Amino acid sequence: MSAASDPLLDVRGLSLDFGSPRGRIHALRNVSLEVGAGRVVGIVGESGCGKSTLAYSIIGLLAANAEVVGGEIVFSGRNLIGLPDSEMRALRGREMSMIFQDPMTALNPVQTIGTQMLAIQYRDAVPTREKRKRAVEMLVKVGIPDPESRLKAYPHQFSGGMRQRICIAMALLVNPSLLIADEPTTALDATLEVQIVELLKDLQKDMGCSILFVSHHLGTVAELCDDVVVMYAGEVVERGSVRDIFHTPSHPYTEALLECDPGRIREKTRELPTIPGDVPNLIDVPDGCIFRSRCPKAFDRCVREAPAPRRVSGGHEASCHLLDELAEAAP
Ligand SMILES: Nc1ncnc2c1ncn2[C@@H]1O[C@H](COP(=O)(O)OP(=O)(O)OP(=O)(O)O)[C@@H](O)[C@H]1O
Ligand code: NI
Repeated sequence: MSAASDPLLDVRGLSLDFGSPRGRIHALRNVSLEVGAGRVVGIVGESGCGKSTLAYSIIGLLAANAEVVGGEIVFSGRNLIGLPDSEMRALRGREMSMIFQDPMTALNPVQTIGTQMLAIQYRDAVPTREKRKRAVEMLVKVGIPDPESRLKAYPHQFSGGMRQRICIAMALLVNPSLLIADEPTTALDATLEVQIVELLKDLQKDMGCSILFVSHHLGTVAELCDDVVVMYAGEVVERGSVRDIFHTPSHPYTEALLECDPGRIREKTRELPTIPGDVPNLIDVPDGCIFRSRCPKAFDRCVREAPAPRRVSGGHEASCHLLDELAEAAP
């Protein structure tokens, strides 16, 4: 049993490799993060930094060539690493659910929405008419007009935005304590993105679940999240509250991401961050700081030694040697 103050989700030092013909890809290295009950936590970072891998490892939907090589994923006081498939499946049907970038990942194209929304409630020992009622109520909550008759429609009969709303409804029908969202708005245009984010915000308040929200869009994260985890090349380089990350970014990578996003906090931007240089090879991970080859502030120590997470303030921490230098330079 966990104490009341323990976070709902506590990822501790998670390391994960993918097997590949060219060697092992060290896709996650010593990743730690916490999601408190009722908190909305954003994961940001460029493409290929391991955001989806982290999300999938938590919900237990990793590719067959993935291997967890270290660490723990503690959810409601229980380590999920090594849990039998049947238990993970039960967990996904009750305590955790996920929404994806492409709603068709989650929807079956040859079944009606109604059939799928009833099927997802298979664990609940209530009559079908009750399940149908719940499905209708959930469609109302996510803003699907005329839900009764829409239950008879197939996924292709909805627009992309409506399909994502349906996926949200399905994910929330299991009444999860943790909803994982992997770039759920990336495939949508800016107006629809705003609508979906507003919807998630309202539903989160209404249902009280925690959300782990993976996104490229810093503006969206600022809008929706309480806390932010910044990932670079398979590592967490900084984490803190939205305020910490957007007002006092303390890792040069976070600063670079913010500079690439002219919208900063208020305005929405569709631009993906472009920082000069490339994410390092994850097969032969270089020594020293993982960001040093692209860091405008790198110095000799960054080549020799990988920085450990250092506390900036409260729950705000960053892995950068500059924080030590600043502390030493301070009077
Ligand atoms: N099944 C797999 N086999 C081998 N390598 C993989 C596999 N899945 C992901 N990777 C690699 O792991 C790294 C992290 O990928 P991941 O998809 O988690 O990144 P991401 O941050 O979600 O990127 P994006 O923003 O593009 O979705 C990348 O180098 C990717 O190529
Ligand atoms: Ni991804």
